[in-house]
Amino acid sequence: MELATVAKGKWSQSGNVLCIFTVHKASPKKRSGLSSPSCARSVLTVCSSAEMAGRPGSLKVLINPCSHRKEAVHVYRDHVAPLFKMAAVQTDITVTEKEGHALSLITECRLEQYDGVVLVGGDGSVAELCHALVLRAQLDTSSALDKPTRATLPLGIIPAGSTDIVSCSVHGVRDPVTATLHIILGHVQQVDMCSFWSQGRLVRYGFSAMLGFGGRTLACAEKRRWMPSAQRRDYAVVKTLAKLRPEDCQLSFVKTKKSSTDPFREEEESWTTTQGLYLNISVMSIPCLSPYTPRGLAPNTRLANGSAALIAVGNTSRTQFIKHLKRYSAPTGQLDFPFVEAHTVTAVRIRPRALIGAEEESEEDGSDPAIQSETGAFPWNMDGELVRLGHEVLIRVHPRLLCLYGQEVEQAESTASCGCI
Ligand SMILES: Nc1ncnc2c1ncn2[C@@H]1O[C@H](COP(=O)(O)OP(=O)(O)OP(=O)(O)O)[C@@H](O)[C@H]1O
Repeated sequence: MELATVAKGKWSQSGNVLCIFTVHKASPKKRSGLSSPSCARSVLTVCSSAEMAGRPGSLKVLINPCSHRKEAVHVYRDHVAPLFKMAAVQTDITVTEKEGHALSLITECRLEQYDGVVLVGGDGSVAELCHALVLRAQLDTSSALDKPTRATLPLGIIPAGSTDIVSCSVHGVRDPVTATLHIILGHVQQVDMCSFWSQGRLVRYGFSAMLGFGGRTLACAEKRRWMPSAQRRDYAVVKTLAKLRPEDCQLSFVKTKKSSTDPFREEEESWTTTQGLYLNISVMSIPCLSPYTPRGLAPNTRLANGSAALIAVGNTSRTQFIKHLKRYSAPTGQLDFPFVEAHTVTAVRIRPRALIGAEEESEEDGSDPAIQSETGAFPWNMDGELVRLGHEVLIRVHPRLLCLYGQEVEQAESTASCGCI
């Protein structure tokens, strides 16, 4: 279906543009094809004739040249820059030089000259930038780290990674033109975020954390950075499945109160604690859609419902666990297994049992168990980044902490399948 034709068809007398729906439907199976500036020109021509509030005039653009297949610069130049030019959006571009560059830039630059920030990169870069935007708001307002202030500028994500979970969660597709049109049209979606804590210290702000299978798979993949990403992911999944073992954990959580979506208030918190063997525990403040998991890794949460999904997969056979993993590509029933526990929560505390003795000892003699023993650190997958932590982890949900260009979507376009299981 031609994008131009549909866009005209959806233009209403009242001036409401419904072309984001249009773009989603007409998106190509691959990044090329319809993802060309010429296809989007008529959408922009129609839209630019209308006065629309919230359209950005000036953007700070960050490009990670090393993301995935090192295509980010080309993606920007070929698919994004021409559209910004057509829409008369001013851009100030930085190509990042190393890990941490985006974080230092955002915490130091004069943000008030921009209407939004745009990132071209994968989930690792997205995580760094989201953390940076919240941290910057924190610094500007001198607010406490556990009561973070909302980021002042919205973030637009042009997908150029291998999975692009955050981008998919607000666009439904991994398509640079769709992402760019959302930015140009000023479609802004609030999203909940989490803060991750260890030993009273902030680890980072982000959207998701996994311990167990998710953490170990990532640790295994990170050792093989030289492999192409799809092959690396498949290898790591198979290898971790072969060595599948549960973690003995103390899991505590605060269930969401139905009536309130306000940030947590300590006096109202009521913690539930369980103890058991878990193959995987994930906490996700957004649904985490991707082409591999069209309904998301957390189909039981929304982008801005003020809570996170806690999904704890108890000990079971390898066959049952694989069945559960495969169900993520199905339209329904992802969590319908007797060994899967799902809750809607505002806070979670996870304490692997192996740490309990060591932590109690260190409390007594003042030493650090993570330094004492390398094996005391557990691999966590935090927004696709490997973080090793040797202590209990506390996760708190912060409602609508950040705005992303895009909108809530029910499901992602499924263009890929994991052939390894
Ligand atoms: N010039 C650079 N060289 C090396 N690393 C960089 C550079 N610029 C940014 N980074 C870092 O690269 C890391 C990974 O980036 P990104 O997620 O975009 O790519 P990826 O890991 O290949 O993609 P995916 O996470 O989808 O697999 C980020 O943590 C970011 O800080």
